[in-house]
Amino acid sequence: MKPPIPRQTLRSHHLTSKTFARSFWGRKGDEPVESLIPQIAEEWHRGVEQHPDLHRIPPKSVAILGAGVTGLTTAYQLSHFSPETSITVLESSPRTGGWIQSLKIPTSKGSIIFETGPRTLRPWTVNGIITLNLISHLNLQSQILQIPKTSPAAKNRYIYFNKQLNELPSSLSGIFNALRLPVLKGAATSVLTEIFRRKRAKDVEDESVESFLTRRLGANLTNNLASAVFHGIYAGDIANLSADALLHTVYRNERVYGSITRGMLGVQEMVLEDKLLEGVYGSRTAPLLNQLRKASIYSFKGGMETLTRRMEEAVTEECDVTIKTGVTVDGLRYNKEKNEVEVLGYDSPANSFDFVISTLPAWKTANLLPPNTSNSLYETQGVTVMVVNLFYDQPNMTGYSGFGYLIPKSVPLEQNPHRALGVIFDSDAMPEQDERKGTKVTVMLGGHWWDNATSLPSQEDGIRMAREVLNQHLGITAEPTETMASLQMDCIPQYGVGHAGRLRQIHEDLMDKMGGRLVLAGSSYGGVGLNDCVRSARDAAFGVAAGRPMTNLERWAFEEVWIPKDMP
Ligand SMILES: C=Cc1c2[nH]c(c1C)Cc1[nH]c(c(CCC(=O)O)c1C)Cc1[nH]c(c(C)c1CCC(=O)O)Cc1[nH]c(c(C)c1C=C)C2
Repeated sequence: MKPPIPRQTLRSHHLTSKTFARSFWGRKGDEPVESLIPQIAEEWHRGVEQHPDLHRIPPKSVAILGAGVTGLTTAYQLSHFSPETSITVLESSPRTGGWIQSLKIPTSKGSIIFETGPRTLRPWTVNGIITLNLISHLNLQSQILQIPKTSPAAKNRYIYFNKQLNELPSSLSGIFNALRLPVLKGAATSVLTEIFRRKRAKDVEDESVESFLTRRLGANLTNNLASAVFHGIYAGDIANLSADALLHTVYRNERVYGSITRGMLGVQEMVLEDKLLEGVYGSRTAPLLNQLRKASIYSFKGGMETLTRRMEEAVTEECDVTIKTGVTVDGLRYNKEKNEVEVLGYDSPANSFDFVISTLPAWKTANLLPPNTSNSLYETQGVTVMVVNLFYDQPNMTGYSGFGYLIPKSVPLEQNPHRALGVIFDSDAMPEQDERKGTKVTVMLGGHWWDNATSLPSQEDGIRMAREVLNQHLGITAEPTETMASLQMDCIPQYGVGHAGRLRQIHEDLMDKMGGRLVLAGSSYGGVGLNDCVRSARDAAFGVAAGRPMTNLERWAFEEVWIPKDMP
């Protein structure tokens, strides 16, 4: 195996405005960047719309592959950053929206909404703020439904363990009661002694989440708690997922400060780019952030698809983007002489573009490229999840009030024979979304448990399995009034150990073989959440609008600069 390629030192350790500016805007200056952050943020702020970059060469034509949330956001942002560019979005399915789908089920007592993909968003992260900025631009503020931080749905999350639901602590005082729960056995000692554990060897760049957390916190907390949390985000197995990719700050803290606890007690730091984007988009989005100041999570009155539908309307009617659905792309070829990418297979034998932005999963993008362009693209694969929505006429059927519960990998097979990952209590999490009152839940099955499955359940099987899960865990035997099962094939990319190194390798390969004209965005690279996809779309659009050769994986290719979070 080839040794992982190191990050390039583009910016010096002691970052100056000169090194920073060279990497972003080509500015000159020698003051420490720390004193310039408000000015640089302001420059970015203006740059988001006006691109003061003197070297900007706006691309004449750009093709975007995929019309899911990443593809639509990329098209929307690019048409604003570079109005002169002709943008074509190519989508293989007949509909846009990708994994986001909110189905409105009409019934005699009013409609209900079944989400077959992501259903809520979290506002309080850098990427969350960027999504809110997009929502403001799309004028969707009045469509938002928010769940306050104080509501049970925001506070109560459960873990199924020892044949019962264990409520996780949501406050400091709650921690002391929770420590008595079987699922948190030994947790107090593990956490208090973490600071004394030896830090990892210098040459260890990455390891599995399981190996890292077991070293730091012991096997009980790792298998009974952490494995459940990672089921609830990645539907993945912590034995395979990368600590560096998924627990980036915490993993860095161990390297820099010697322990997770020391990192938490010290000065909180974040990556410089994130800090700048937080400043820029935070001030731009202030009214909506204020509207959501008490919110823990939010969605839309018509479900999550409100966002992608509105975006499709905006790009086609207000931004003059062409969306072609139901088209197949057979391949991508770089024409070095013309410095263009040819898209093979649709309309005519070849269509050339200044840039192609692929928002497809990494392995699908790899299949479009000439053999051996970048084999690392194949190494991120997705897991399949069956999403089963059930609606019952009776209220409060679950007997609990909260967001839902997750099932750790340590639960024996006989207590979870259908390999459920978790259950969302939708009617608690988003009570105002449905006209008809009752209990709505979603059971998620499979994920990594189905990695080597020779067959997958049918929709009828999925509904039967979900009902058995609810009976076994919550004693629900009633007949649901409405049901729906969706088998979401390869829907969540798994960031395996060595993920960051592979992204660096992909960056090098694509710069070399595709001339920096094939740009990547979407859930295969920097986060699987909806907010992460919006962020990757923004970054892709922002760079391409300036006409710079890029891959959108620069974040992994170049050295990171960390600065204190509370720097003004
Ligand atoms: C049981 C399976 C799953 C549940 N949700 C997902 C799966 C696979 C998918 C998912 N959940 C989250 C993300 C990432 C970010 C996003 O788009 O919002 C994804 C892809 C968010 C999330 N869900 C839970 C946690 C701890 C997080 C991370 C941050 C946060 O929002 O707090 C917990 C959780 N997920 C599910 C349940 C039942 C549950 C907790 C009780 C369902």
